[in-house]
Formats: sequence, structure tokens, C-alpha cells
Amino acid sequence: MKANILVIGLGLIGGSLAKSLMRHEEAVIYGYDADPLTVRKAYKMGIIHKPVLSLEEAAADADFIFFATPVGAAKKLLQQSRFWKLRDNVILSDTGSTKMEIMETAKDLERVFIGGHPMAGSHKSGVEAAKEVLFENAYYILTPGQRATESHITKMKDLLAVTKAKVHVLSAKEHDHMTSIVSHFPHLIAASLVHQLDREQDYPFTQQLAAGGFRDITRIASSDPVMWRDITTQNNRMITEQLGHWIGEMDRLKNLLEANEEEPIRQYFERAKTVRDQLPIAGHGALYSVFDLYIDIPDVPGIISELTGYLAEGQISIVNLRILETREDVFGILVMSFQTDADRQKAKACIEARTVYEVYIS
Ligand SMILES: NC(=O)C1=CN([C@@H]2O[C@H](COP(=O)(O)OP(=O)(O)OC[C@H]3O[C@@H](n4cnc5c(N)ncnc54)[C@H](O)[C@@H]3O)[C@@H](O)[C@H]2O)C=CC1
Ligand SMILES: O=C(O)C(=O)Cc1ccc(O)cc1
Repeated sequence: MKANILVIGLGLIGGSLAKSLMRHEEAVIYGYDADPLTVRKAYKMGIIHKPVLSLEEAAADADFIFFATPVGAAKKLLQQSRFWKLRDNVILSDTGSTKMEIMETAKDLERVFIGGHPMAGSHKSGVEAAKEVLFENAYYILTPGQRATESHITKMKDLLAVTKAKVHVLSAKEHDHMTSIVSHFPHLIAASLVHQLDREQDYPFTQQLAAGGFRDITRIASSDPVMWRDITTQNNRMITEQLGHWIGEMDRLKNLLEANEEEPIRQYFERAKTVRDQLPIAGHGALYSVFDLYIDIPDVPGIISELTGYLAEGQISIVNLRILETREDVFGILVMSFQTDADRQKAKACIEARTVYEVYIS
């Protein structure tokens, strides 16, 4: 596709998008960021073709413009874009985690706006974390604005096809409702569990015991605070509604605990297990998918670099690494996450061929 594409905000998401859009051989990717060092890094990393110094000049040449900054800044930039001299047929989009406020802001534009949300990412941020394959197999939600026709949506889908994401159209309200349940509110729970640990004064050693499950459930609390401030303030009503449901759920749990009867408590866990086990598995409909590989490793120095070295030689990219510290005196379990099932299978074969460690898919 021959097109000038401007990506504003070259962090994890903007950088990953820019890099994967480079797969369109005839496209020219322009990149802008409020931080000039980020623009330079993106250019050096080969994520963009053209570093942009003047946002308005680059915008005037663009066929597509993506706002990939935190949603508060995206809203302000979108308001400013009304004063830019844009091409008549430009399509504007964003990558924000919230959609209703952005779509409301976009109503005032005299250009086509198609909201976007690639449902892939991590707790990392910044251009250094950007990856060409980040969106593969992930859902990529589009929320077309009132000026967007079927042909504009098709054009956007054609552009995004190279990301290998599963593009899905929703209304902004549907989007914000669903993401409040599976993404935004869980983030607040993760942060609040960490606060609960932070408040523990009697036994400071508790922090040392915060391994395994606690780390899994609170991983996303390590995400960028500005990004989550903006998500929380923009989708405030829906998130607060989820908090209301949660307080109801906690009341139910409190009653269960106060009664302290074995069978109702077992049933509570049973129901949660059934629902959790029936969720779509990664890559088959999950909103956010990674493919985990489990490796039983001995606790010896250099073990992780040995394994990542084998994968690097095999050109297999890892999206995340963590150790499940089940017990200090037994082997640990290293969990490596991959963007695609094909990468996970390649990694499994690679590690099995070169080590004696047990490798398995949960
Ligand atoms: N991190 C994640 O896992 C996901 C994030 N998103 C959304 O994508 C957007 C970007 O998130 P990330 O890439 O993770 O953030 P990031 O923090 O990695 O990158 C944001 C970039 O925007 C730049 N920026 C901030 N204000 C700016 C402005 N006024 N003008 C130009 N550049 C500006 C920053 O310097 C930074 O380089 C956010 O709206 C977020 O809600 C969507 C899906 C997943
Ligand atoms: O790391 C994780 O588990 C995430 O949930 C990443 C993420 C963050 C924000 C989004 O809008 C979508 C995905």
C-alpha cells in the first residue's frame, strides 16, 4: 500500500505499530514524539523512515495519522488537529485503551476518524519495548466515527492486515464496557492488592513471601501510572460501576467467610474454577493473548541467559519471562511467553534439543 503514515507517540504501542506497518513496502512511516530522544531512538531502531520535528508539516502530508500517546494527551492532540491543514482524504485513528471520550472529541473533526485499540501490550512502556510482532493474533478493536463509511473501514482494515491482528468493529460504549471488566477494573484490583501489602506493618517479611500467585495477579500494577491515570479518568463511570459490583461480590464473600461452612466455600471456588477454565484459551478468542511455555530449571547461575541465548540463536522472540518461585529448595519453573503458538513450538523444540530440562505447555 502506497501511503504516508504518521505515528504520534513512539512508545510501546506506537513503536510496535510503526514497525509492523513498515511491512507495507511502499508506505513511508513518519514518527513524532514529545520526547526528541525517543524519536531519535525510533529512527536508529529502524522503527520509522522519517523522524518528524514539525508535527503540523508531517500531518499535512499524511494519508493516515495514528495518535499513540496516553489517552489524555491523545484527546488534546485530537482537539489541536482541528487547526492542522490536513489532506481531505486523511484517516485519523488512535490506539487508546478507552474509546468513548476520544470518539466524543472526534465528533468535532472535519475528517474521518476511526478509533482503534490493539488489545495487546504489557506492563512495559517506551520505544525500547516496541516489537514488530506485538499485535499478531491479538484483537484490534475499531470504533468508526460518524464520517467513516464502509470503504474507509475497509481501507483501515487493509492497512492493519500486516499487523496480523484480528480486527473487530465495536461501538465505543460496547468497547468501554467490556474493557472495564477485563482490563481496566482488574488493573485497579492489582494496584489495590499491592497497596494492601504496602500497608502491612506487623510483619515486614511478608514482602519476601510475595512470590508466585501474588506476583502473577499484580504484574500489571508495574505499568505506567500516567497511562492508567488517563484510562481511569476517561472510563471513570464504567469502572466505578464495576467497583460497585465488586463491593457486592466482596459482601457475598464476607458472608461466606463469616458463616465459615465448608461446602458453600468449596462451591464458591468450584464455580470460579469452572468459569476460568472455560475462558477462551490464548489465541482462540482471548482479548489479550500470549503463549506460555514452562521449563523446570535448576537454581544455578547463568541458567536464564543460557536458555535465552539458545532462543536468540534460533531467532525466536520472547515477549515475557518470569520465574514461578514455588519453593526455595526445589527447582524453579521458568515461564517464557511468546507472541505466537508457532514461536512457542519452535522454542520448545529448541530447548528440548539443547538441554535436559523438562519443557511443557500447561
Ligand atoms: N501499554 C499497553 O499495553 C497498551 C497501551 N495502549 C494504549 O496505547 C497508548 C500508548 O501506550 P504505550 O505505548 O504503552 O505508552 P508509552 O508510555 O510506551 O508511550 C507513549 C509515548 O507517547 C509520548 N507522548 C506523550 N505525550 C505526548 C504528546 N503530547 N505528543 C507526542 N508524544 C507524546 C511519550 O513520550 C511516549 O513515548 C495509550 O493510550 C494506551 O492506553 C493500548 C494497548 C495496550
Ligand atoms: O500486560 C497486560 O496484561 C495488559 O493487560 C496490557 C494491556 C494494557 C492496556 C490495554 O489497553 C491493553 C492491554
